[in-house]
Amino acid sequence: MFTLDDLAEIVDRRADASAEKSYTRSLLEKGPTHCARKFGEEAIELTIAGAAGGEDSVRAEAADVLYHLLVLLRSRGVAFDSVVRELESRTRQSGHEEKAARKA
Ligand SMILES: N=c1c2ncn([C@@H]3O[C@H](COP(=O)(O)OP(=O)(O)OP(=O)(O)O)[C@@H](O)[C@H]3O)c2ncn1[C@@H]1O[C@H](COP(=O)(O)O)[C@@H](O)[C@H]1O
Repeated sequence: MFTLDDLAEIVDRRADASAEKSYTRSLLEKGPTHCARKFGEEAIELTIAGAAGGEDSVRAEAADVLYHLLVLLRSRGVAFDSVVRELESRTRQSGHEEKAARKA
């Protein structure tokens, strides 16, 4: 089964390709600010689809968001693995418990 780990590996590999051949490389060459802006645009498109779009558009926009998230992480040198580990550490308590602990 294809996973986000597989896509993160593709993004890592394409970082070394030429910008003419690779859209990923062309984004990375423009730097973190550009990658962050692209991620934000895709997030807004998903927000709109999520609120009022059909199932197909939610699926397509979610895929764009995940791809652009991986490119943004790569542009900032943040390993996708480390984000997964951060999520794993949060499985020890529920979101409600975490929020209550912050307020205490
Ligand atoms: N999953 C994706 C993926 N999802 C979305 N996109 C691109 O993200 C862009 C988002 O849509 P926009 O309408 O904002 O695009 P745009 O206006 O053409 O973008 P800009 O010119 O503004 O940058 C589109 O160009 C999509 O093709 C992706 N591009 C690449 N991948 C994966 O990355 C791999 C490597 O791609 P290359 O780096 O191009 O070889 C591919 O084989 C795919 O697996």
